[in-house]
Amino acid sequence: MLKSLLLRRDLLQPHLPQLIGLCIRSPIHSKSTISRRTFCSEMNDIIELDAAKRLAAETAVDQYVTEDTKVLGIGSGSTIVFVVQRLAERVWKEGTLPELICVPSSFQARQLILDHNLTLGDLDRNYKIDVYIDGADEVDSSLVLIKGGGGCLMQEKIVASCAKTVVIVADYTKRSLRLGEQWCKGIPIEVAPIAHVPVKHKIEELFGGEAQLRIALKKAGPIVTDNGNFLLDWRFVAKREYDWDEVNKAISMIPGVLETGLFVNMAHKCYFGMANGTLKVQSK
Ligand SMILES: O=C(CO)[C@H](O)[C@H](O)COP(=O)(O)O
Repeated sequence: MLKSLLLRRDLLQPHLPQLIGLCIRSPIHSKSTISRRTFCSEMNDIIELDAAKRLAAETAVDQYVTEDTKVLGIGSGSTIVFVVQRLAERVWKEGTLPELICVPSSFQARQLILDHNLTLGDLDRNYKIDVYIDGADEVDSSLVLIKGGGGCLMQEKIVASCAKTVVIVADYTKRSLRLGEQWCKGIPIEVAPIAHVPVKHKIEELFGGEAQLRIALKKAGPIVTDNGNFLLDWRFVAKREYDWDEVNKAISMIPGVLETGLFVNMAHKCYFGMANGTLKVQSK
């Protein structure tokens, strides 16, 4: 099992940092702290999740990006990498999308577009977007989304708001009946640096829970977004009934709040890649 996993270099390549972490604790290393079984099962989870993301991403591209699609919005995160790879295949190998312009929603998305030699657009010239494809951290049964786990929610929401159709691609770990069932890191909220303390207290007074400043892992101090702002992660009260449209509007009105990671009435369709290799589709 271990040997056959290690031979799948194509699947392992994108996960080298996680693998190195695993190997440090693994049976391959002399100071082993996890069993061979745990190692294989963690590796399998990573591969299974990637297969689910890829399936959702490739299906969305093949069903929603046609020769009539002139401008495509590109979301951010790990699932989007598979979207861009499939687009590049369609443009460069199959030659089916000769005029496609891609509008990025983050620094990462811009880099992906450039790395795959796709045509880079921007909202100044391409403010009418045919289709926007993005990932999500959680999707509830009404297609309300939590986004911004990767910190790109503000540009993502702006680009999504310019699109006729918004398509979400996700793996099975993102699928919920109610928000908070799967994603427990809270709703990301982009704030002006000067306002992070008052905004935190106002959100907690209005809606309970706890809003925490997101701290960087490889830099001292807070994460700074692509727009030069800070992020609060609001862990709401999981058992409380929230009207997400109202919550989103109320939080957006607090001075210093620049955008919330609650996407209400924005997504039209969500493709979920499932653990058993099938696809689930959820529509508005
Ligand atoms: O909102 C996002 C980034 O701000 C991402 O779309 C979201 O975090 C999902 O990412 P992934 O595809 O890596 O699970």
